[in-house]
Amino acid sequence: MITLEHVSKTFTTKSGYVHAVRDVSLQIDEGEIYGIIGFSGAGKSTLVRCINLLERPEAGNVTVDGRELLKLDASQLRESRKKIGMIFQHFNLMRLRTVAQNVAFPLKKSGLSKEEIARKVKELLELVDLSEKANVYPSQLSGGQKQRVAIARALANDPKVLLCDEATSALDPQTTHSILKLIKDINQKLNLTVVLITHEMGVVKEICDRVAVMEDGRIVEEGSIVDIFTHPQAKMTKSFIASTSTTDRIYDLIEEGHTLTELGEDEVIVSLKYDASNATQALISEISRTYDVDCNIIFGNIEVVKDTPIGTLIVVLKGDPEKRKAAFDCIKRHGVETEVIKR
Ligand SMILES: Nc1ncnc2c1ncn2[C@@H]1O[C@H](COP(=O)(O)OP(=O)(O)OP(=O)(O)O)[C@@H](O)[C@H]1O
Repeated sequence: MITLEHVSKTFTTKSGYVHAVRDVSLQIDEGEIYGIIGFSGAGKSTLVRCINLLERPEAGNVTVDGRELLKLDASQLRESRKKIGMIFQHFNLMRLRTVAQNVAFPLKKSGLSKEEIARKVKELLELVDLSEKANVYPSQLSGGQKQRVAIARALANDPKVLLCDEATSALDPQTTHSILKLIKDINQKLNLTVVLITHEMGVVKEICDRVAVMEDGRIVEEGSIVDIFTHPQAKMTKSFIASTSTTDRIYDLIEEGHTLTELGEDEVIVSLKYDASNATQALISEISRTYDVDCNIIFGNIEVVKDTPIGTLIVVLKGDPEKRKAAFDCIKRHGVETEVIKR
């Protein structure tokens, strides 16, 4: 649905050139929810704005729904843009217009009659669960309700793509969850392709099918959300994942010499990473029984990523070295990733 080929965008500022996006190529399939994550300044907003040419890249190709946008004239581009809705962190609603008028705004030149527009607005407000607020003004709404209005407005022209630029960054966690759920619902109901940029791994984890990690204008890693969580490669990705997990705290405790991490002669601290296919519960009792190795869990974290539980356990294994090795081999045979953290 969306193909970016070698897209670059540079800004000229008083202090010189800023290479906001550097040679980015991406393929986003129809109906998927694609996340782009990175710290502030990584180039996410610029990249997503290149998808609807709010920013015009100086190099590369942008193809959306089979049309090469950089080759279109102004009126063709206006038509193509109608099929690309966008929502923003600060909602960008018109404060002097009611909710219904905000949602109706993109339909002004659609050729629809007044009655058809009113029917469409009604349907859209039902979709975002805000029917009872049709005649109020944005200032009378909560942040989450404002974003619902913005979503309804973005959907007015029946777009095929919805671009979400930090759409939940101004919202509290509970409201974030309800907006993400709404985005997921409309993605499924309307087979909408969603591109979502964020600096929060929690957001990506909750709804994205695939994710690209961006740093300094480049994509440093890309893949399915479960792969990225289970086998992150880039340093940046690892640090994003660490931000949503508590198990990395073990390294601080080891450094601080916490009593929890003090080891006897026949003990080691090991991390065990697993997903639903190799859940560890039975495994831990099996290695204790079969290999006579004690397994003491000192930390645990289970993430649910796209409905797949992914867990990390930090355990102290106690037993003589030969038996520990046999237990280790057994754990690995079950597909659980192991790493000795302290010996
Ligand atoms: N219109 C502009 N003029 C000059 N520089 C710009 C412009 N827009 C973005 N930049 C610069 O491009 C780089 C990437 O910015 P961008 O907003 O795309 O990053 P981001 O990852 O979305 O960060 P944030 O979440 O803080 O917006 C930054 O160094 C930014 O200062």
